[in-house]
Amino acid sequence: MTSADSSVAASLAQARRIVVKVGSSLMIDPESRIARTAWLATLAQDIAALRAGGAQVIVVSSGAVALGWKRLGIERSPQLDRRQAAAAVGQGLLMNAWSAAFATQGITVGQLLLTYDDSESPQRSANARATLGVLLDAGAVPVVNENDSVATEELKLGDNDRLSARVAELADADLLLLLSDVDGLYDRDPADPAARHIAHVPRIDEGIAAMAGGTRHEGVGTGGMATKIAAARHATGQGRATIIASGRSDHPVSGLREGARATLFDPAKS
Ligand SMILES: Nc1ncnc2c1ncn2[C@@H]1O[C@H](COP(=O)(O)OP(=O)(O)O)[C@@H](O)[C@H]1O
Ligand SMILES: N[C@@H](CCC(=O)OP(=O)(O)O)C(=O)O
Repeated sequence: MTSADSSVAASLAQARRIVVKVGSSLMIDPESRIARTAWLATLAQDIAALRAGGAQVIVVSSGAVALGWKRLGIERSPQLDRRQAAAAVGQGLLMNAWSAAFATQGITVGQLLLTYDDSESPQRSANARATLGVLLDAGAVPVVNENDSVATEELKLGDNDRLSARVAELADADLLLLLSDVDGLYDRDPADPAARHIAHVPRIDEGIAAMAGGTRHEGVGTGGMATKIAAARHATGQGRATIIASGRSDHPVSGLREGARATLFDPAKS
Protein backbone atom coordinates (compact mmCIF):
# COMPACT_ATOMS: atom_id res chain seq x y z
CA MET A 1 0.00 0.00 0.00
CA THR A 2 1.39 3.43 -0.91
CA SER A 3 1.11 6.48 1.35
CA ALA A 4 -1.52 7.96 -0.99
CA ASP A 5 -3.56 4.75 -0.69
CA SER A 6 -3.41 4.94 3.06
CA SER A 7 -4.55 8.59 2.91
CA VAL A 8 -7.58 7.46 0.90
CA ALA A 9 -8.24 4.86 3.57
CA ALA A 10 -7.65 7.40 6.33
CA SER A 11 -9.97 9.95 4.69
CA LEU A 12 -12.70 7.32 4.54
CA ALA A 13 -12.11 6.23 8.10
CA GLN A 14 -12.18 9.79 9.46
CA ALA A 15 -15.16 11.17 7.54
CA ARG A 16 -18.37 11.62 9.49
CA ARG A 17 -20.61 12.60 6.60
CA ILE A 18 -19.89 11.25 3.13
CA VAL A 19 -21.50 11.88 -0.27
CA VAL A 20 -21.03 8.89 -2.60
CA LYS A 21 -21.73 9.64 -6.27
CA VAL A 22 -22.36 6.71 -8.62
CA GLY A 23 -22.04 7.30 -12.37
CA SER A 24 -24.42 5.96 -15.05
CA SER A 25 -21.78 3.67 -16.50
CA LEU A 26 -21.73 1.78 -13.19
CA MET A 27 -25.49 1.44 -12.90
CA ILE A 28 -26.35 -0.03 -16.27
CA ASP A 29 -25.25 -2.69 -18.71
CA PRO A 30 -24.85 -2.22 -22.46
CA GLU A 31 -28.51 -3.25 -22.89
CA SER A 32 -29.54 -0.33 -20.66
CA ARG A 33 -31.07 -2.43 -17.92
CA ILE A 34 -30.05 -2.19 -14.28
CA ALA A 35 -27.13 -4.43 -14.80
CA ARG A 36 -25.36 -4.64 -11.69
CA THR A 37 -27.85 -5.75 -9.08
CA ALA A 38 -25.32 -8.03 -7.41
CA TRP A 39 -22.69 -5.27 -7.49
CA LEU A 40 -25.16 -2.74 -6.09
CA ALA A 41 -25.77 -5.10 -3.17
CA THR A 42 -22.00 -5.09 -2.43
CA LEU A 43 -21.97 -1.28 -2.50
CA ALA A 44 -24.95 -1.21 -0.13
CA GLN A 45 -23.00 -3.54 2.20
CA ASP A 46 -20.01 -1.19 2.07
CA ILE A 47 -22.21 1.81 2.85
CA ALA A 48 -23.79 -0.11 5.74
CA ALA A 49 -20.23 -0.73 7.03
CA LEU A 50 -19.40 3.00 6.81
CA ARG A 51 -22.54 3.73 8.80
CA ALA A 52 -21.67 1.05 11.36
CA GLY A 53 -18.36 2.93 11.77
CA GLY A 54 -20.29 6.08 12.67
CA ALA A 55 -20.51 7.90 9.31
CA GLN A 56 -23.67 9.23 7.68
CA VAL A 57 -23.92 8.57 3.95
CA ILE A 58 -25.80 10.29 1.12
CA VAL A 59 -25.89 8.71 -2.35
CA VAL A 60 -26.04 10.74 -5.56
CA SER A 61 -27.05 8.32 -8.32
CA SER A 62 -27.02 8.81 -12.08
CA GLY A 63 -28.62 6.46 -14.56
CA ALA A 64 -32.23 7.62 -14.96
CA VAL A 65 -31.91 8.74 -18.58
CA ALA A 66 -29.77 5.78 -19.63
CA LEU A 67 -32.21 3.35 -18.00
CA GLY A 68 -35.34 4.98 -19.34
CA TRP A 69 -34.72 4.65 -23.09
CA LYS A 70 -35.05 0.91 -23.28
CA ARG A 71 -38.07 0.59 -20.99
CA LEU A 72 -39.92 3.41 -22.72
CA GLY A 73 -39.11 1.87 -26.08
CA ILE A 74 -37.80 5.02 -27.74
CA GLU A 75 -34.53 5.67 -29.53
CA ARG A 76 -31.78 7.55 -27.69
CA SER A 77 -31.88 11.19 -28.69
CA PRO A 78 -30.25 14.45 -27.63
CA GLN A 79 -33.70 16.13 -27.72
CA LEU A 80 -34.63 17.58 -24.32
CA ASP A 81 -38.24 16.33 -24.18
CA ARG A 82 -37.16 12.78 -25.07
CA ARG A 83 -34.38 12.74 -22.46
CA GLN A 84 -36.83 14.09 -19.89
CA ALA A 85 -39.37 11.38 -20.71
CA ALA A 86 -36.63 8.73 -20.49
CA ALA A 87 -35.64 10.10 -17.07
CA ALA A 88 -39.27 9.96 -15.89
CA VAL A 89 -39.27 6.22 -16.57
CA GLY A 90 -35.68 5.52 -15.54
CA GLN A 91 -35.85 7.34 -12.21
CA GLY A 92 -38.41 4.86 -10.90
CA LEU A 93 -36.28 1.93 -12.05
CA LEU A 94 -33.24 3.51 -10.43
CA MET A 95 -34.98 3.94 -7.07
CA ASN A 96 -36.30 0.37 -7.20
CA ALA A 97 -32.72 -0.84 -7.58
CA TRP A 98 -31.41 1.28 -4.69
CA SER A 99 -34.35 0.41 -2.50
CA ALA A 100 -33.85 -3.33 -3.08
CA ALA A 101 -30.08 -3.10 -2.54
CA PHE A 102 -30.41 -1.26 0.78
CA ALA A 103 -33.33 -3.44 1.91
CA THR A 104 -30.81 -6.33 2.15
CA GLN A 105 -29.11 -4.23 4.86
CA GLY A 106 -32.35 -3.24 6.58
CA ILE A 107 -31.85 0.36 5.40
CA THR A 108 -34.61 2.64 4.10
CA VAL A 109 -33.92 5.02 1.22
CA GLY A 110 -35.44 8.47 0.58
CA GLN A 111 -35.46 10.10 -2.86
CA LEU A 112 -34.52 13.75 -3.38
CA LEU A 113 -34.75 15.24 -6.88
CA LEU A 114 -33.06 18.64 -7.11
CA THR A 115 -32.71 21.25 -9.82
CA TYR A 116 -30.07 23.94 -10.22
CA ASP A 117 -32.52 26.62 -9.07
CA ASP A 118 -33.30 24.58 -5.92
CA SER A 119 -29.63 24.71 -5.03
CA GLU A 120 -29.52 28.46 -5.78
CA SER A 121 -32.66 29.39 -3.82
CA PRO A 122 -31.97 30.05 -0.11
CA GLN A 123 -35.47 28.87 0.85
CA ARG A 124 -35.46 25.69 -1.22
CA SER A 125 -31.89 24.75 -0.30
CA ALA A 126 -32.76 25.27 3.38
CA ASN A 127 -35.69 22.88 2.90
CA ALA A 128 -33.51 20.32 1.10
CA ARG A 129 -30.90 20.61 3.88
CA ALA A 130 -33.55 20.04 6.53
CA THR A 131 -34.98 17.04 4.66
CA LEU A 132 -31.51 15.50 4.37
CA GLY A 133 -30.95 16.07 8.08
CA VAL A 134 -34.20 14.36 9.10
CA LEU A 135 -33.57 11.40 6.76
CA LEU A 136 -30.02 10.92 8.07
CA ASP A 137 -31.02 11.28 11.71
CA ALA A 138 -33.79 8.72 11.17
CA GLY A 139 -31.21 6.26 9.78
CA ALA A 140 -32.25 6.43 6.11
CA VAL A 141 -29.94 6.85 3.13
CA PRO A 142 -30.95 9.80 0.94
CA VAL A 143 -30.61 8.99 -2.78
CA VAL A 144 -30.32 12.19 -4.83
CA ASN A 145 -30.56 12.85 -8.56
CA GLU A 146 -31.19 15.89 -10.68
CA ASN A 147 -34.90 16.44 -11.37
CA ASP A 148 -34.26 15.74 -15.05
CA SER A 149 -37.90 15.67 -16.15
CA VAL A 150 -38.63 19.27 -15.18
CA ALA A 151 -35.30 21.10 -15.36
CA THR A 152 -35.02 23.37 -18.40
CA GLU A 153 -31.79 23.40 -20.40
CA GLU A 154 -30.75 26.77 -18.96
CA LEU A 155 -31.53 25.76 -15.38
CA LYS A 156 -30.00 22.31 -15.44
CA LEU A 157 -26.86 21.50 -13.54
CA GLY A 158 -26.56 18.97 -16.36
CA ASP A 159 -24.24 16.55 -14.63
CA ASN A 160 -24.27 14.71 -11.37
CA ASP A 161 -20.61 15.37 -10.60
CA ARG A 162 -21.42 19.04 -9.99
CA LEU A 163 -24.71 18.09 -8.34
CA SER A 164 -22.81 15.88 -5.88
CA ALA A 165 -20.50 18.77 -4.93
CA ARG A 166 -23.57 20.92 -4.28
CA VAL A 167 -25.14 18.15 -2.20
CA ALA A 168 -21.89 17.89 -0.20
CA GLU A 169 -22.17 21.63 0.39
CA LEU A 170 -25.86 21.44 1.35
CA ALA A 171 -25.21 18.60 3.77
CA ASP A 172 -21.87 19.99 4.97
CA ALA A 173 -20.24 16.62 4.23
CA ASP A 174 -16.54 16.19 4.95
CA LEU A 175 -15.86 13.78 2.08
CA LEU A 176 -17.03 13.50 -1.54
CA LEU A 177 -16.44 10.09 -3.15
CA LEU A 178 -16.98 9.95 -6.92
CA LEU A 179 -17.29 6.35 -8.13
CA SER A 180 -16.76 5.97 -11.85
CA ASP A 181 -15.53 3.47 -14.43
CA VAL A 182 -11.97 4.75 -14.01
CA ASP A 183 -9.73 4.46 -10.94
CA GLY A 184 -8.99 8.16 -10.69
CA LEU A 185 -7.33 10.96 -12.61
CA TYR A 186 -4.70 10.25 -15.26
CA ASP A 187 -2.38 12.83 -16.76
CA ARG A 188 -4.40 12.49 -20.00
CA ASP A 189 -7.39 10.48 -21.20
CA PRO A 190 -6.57 6.86 -20.27
CA ALA A 191 -7.61 5.82 -23.78
CA ASP A 192 -3.98 6.85 -24.48
CA PRO A 193 -1.79 3.90 -23.38
CA ALA A 194 0.90 6.38 -22.24
CA ALA A 195 -1.48 7.91 -19.65
CA ARG A 196 -0.18 7.84 -16.07
CA HIS A 197 -2.26 7.56 -12.95
CA ILE A 198 -2.15 10.37 -10.38
CA ALA A 199 -2.70 9.13 -6.83
CA HIS A 200 -2.62 12.41 -4.94
CA VAL A 201 -3.51 16.00 -5.81
CA PRO A 202 -2.65 18.42 -3.01
CA ARG A 203 -4.17 21.36 -4.94
CA ILE A 204 -6.22 21.62 -8.14
CA ASP A 205 -4.57 24.11 -10.45
CA GLU A 206 -4.95 24.78 -14.17
CA GLY A 207 -2.41 22.06 -14.98
CA ILE A 208 -4.59 19.46 -13.24
CA ALA A 209 -7.77 20.79 -14.85
CA ALA A 210 -6.13 20.61 -18.29
CA MET A 211 -5.52 16.85 -17.90
CA ALA A 212 -9.22 16.05 -17.68
CA GLY A 213 -11.11 15.16 -20.85
CA GLY A 214 -14.69 14.21 -21.71
CA THR A 215 -16.59 10.93 -21.51
CA ARG A 216 -16.22 8.00 -23.87
CA HIS A 217 -19.78 6.90 -23.05
CA GLU A 218 -21.68 9.41 -25.17
CA GLY A 219 -25.37 9.07 -24.39
CA VAL A 220 -24.65 7.33 -21.05
CA GLY A 221 -22.12 9.27 -18.99
CA THR A 222 -22.05 13.06 -18.93
CA GLY A 223 -19.04 15.27 -18.64
CA GLY A 224 -16.24 12.74 -18.24
CA MET A 225 -13.29 13.66 -16.02
CA ALA A 226 -13.69 17.40 -16.62
CA THR A 227 -16.89 17.64 -14.55
CA LYS A 228 -15.34 15.45 -11.82
CA ILE A 229 -12.43 17.88 -11.53
CA ALA A 230 -14.92 20.79 -11.44
CA ALA A 231 -16.76 18.99 -8.62
CA ALA A 232 -13.51 18.24 -6.79
CA ARG A 233 -12.49 21.89 -7.12
CA HIS A 234 -15.82 23.04 -5.65
CA ALA A 235 -15.68 20.55 -2.77
CA THR A 236 -11.99 20.89 -1.88
CA GLY A 237 -12.31 24.69 -2.06
CA GLN A 238 -14.86 24.38 0.74
CA GLY A 239 -12.57 22.15 2.81
CA ARG A 240 -13.98 18.76 1.78
CA ALA A 241 -11.62 15.97 0.75
CA THR A 242 -12.55 14.37 -2.58
CA ILE A 243 -11.76 10.91 -3.92
CA ILE A 244 -12.23 9.69 -7.49
CA ALA A 245 -12.26 5.90 -7.60
CA SER A 246 -13.40 3.00 -9.69
CA GLY A 247 -16.70 1.33 -8.93
CA ARG A 248 -16.09 -1.50 -11.38
CA SER A 249 -15.32 -4.16 -8.79
CA ASP A 250 -17.55 -5.55 -6.08
CA HIS A 251 -17.22 -3.82 -2.71
CA PRO A 252 -15.75 -0.65 -4.22
CA VAL A 253 -15.58 1.24 -0.91
CA SER A 254 -14.11 -1.50 1.24
CA GLY A 255 -11.66 -2.07 -1.62
CA LEU A 256 -10.43 1.49 -1.09
CA ARG A 257 -10.07 0.87 2.61
CA GLU A 258 -7.85 -2.07 1.69
CA GLY A 259 -5.64 -0.01 -0.64
CA ALA A 260 -7.28 -0.04 -4.09
CA ARG A 261 -5.87 2.65 -6.37
CA ALA A 262 -7.70 6.01 -6.55
CA THR A 263 -7.01 9.74 -6.64
CA LEU A 264 -7.22 11.75 -3.43
CA PHE A 265 -7.70 15.53 -3.63
CA ASP A 266 -6.79 17.30 -0.40
CA PRO A 267 -9.20 19.83 1.11
CA ALA A 268 -8.00 23.42 0.68
CA LYS A 269 -6.39 24.81 3.79
CA SER A 270 -8.33 27.67 5.33
N1 LIG B 1 -7.45 12.59 -17.56
C1 LIG B 1 -8.41 11.63 -17.43
N2 LIG B 1 -8.30 10.71 -16.43
C2 LIG B 1 -9.25 9.75 -16.27
N3 LIG B 1 -10.37 9.62 -17.07
C3 LIG B 1 -10.51 10.50 -18.09
C4 LIG B 1 -9.55 11.55 -18.31
N4 LIG B 1 -9.98 12.28 -19.36
C5 LIG B 1 -11.15 11.74 -19.79
N5 LIG B 1 -11.48 10.67 -19.03
C6 LIG B 1 -12.70 9.85 -19.25
O1 LIG B 1 -13.67 10.11 -18.22
C7 LIG B 1 -14.43 8.91 -18.04
C8 LIG B 1 -15.23 8.97 -16.75
O2 LIG B 1 -16.30 9.90 -16.87
P1 LIG B 1 -17.81 9.49 -17.31
O3 LIG B 1 -17.77 8.64 -18.55
O4 LIG B 1 -18.62 10.74 -17.35
O5 LIG B 1 -18.27 8.51 -16.14
P2 LIG B 1 -19.41 8.58 -15.02
O6 LIG B 1 -20.60 7.93 -15.65
O7 LIG B 1 -18.81 7.79 -13.91
O8 LIG B 1 -19.64 10.03 -14.63
C9 LIG B 1 -13.35 7.85 -18.11
O9 LIG B 1 -13.87 6.56 -18.38
C10 LIG B 1 -12.45 8.35 -19.24
O10 LIG B 1 -12.88 7.82 -20.47
N1 LIG C 1 -29.30 12.91 -14.01
C1 LIG C 1 -28.78 12.06 -15.07
C2 LIG C 1 -27.30 11.82 -14.88
C3 LIG C 1 -26.43 12.72 -15.68
C4 LIG C 1 -24.94 12.44 -15.35
O1 LIG C 1 -24.24 13.34 -14.86
O2 LIG C 1 -24.51 11.19 -15.60
P1 LIG C 1 -23.03 10.65 -15.15
O3 LIG C 1 -21.98 11.40 -15.92
O4 LIG C 1 -23.04 9.22 -15.50
O5 LIG C 1 -22.88 10.90 -13.68
C5 LIG C 1 -29.45 10.68 -15.03
O6 LIG C 1 -29.83 10.22 -13.96
O7 LIG C 1 -29.55 10.07 -16.09
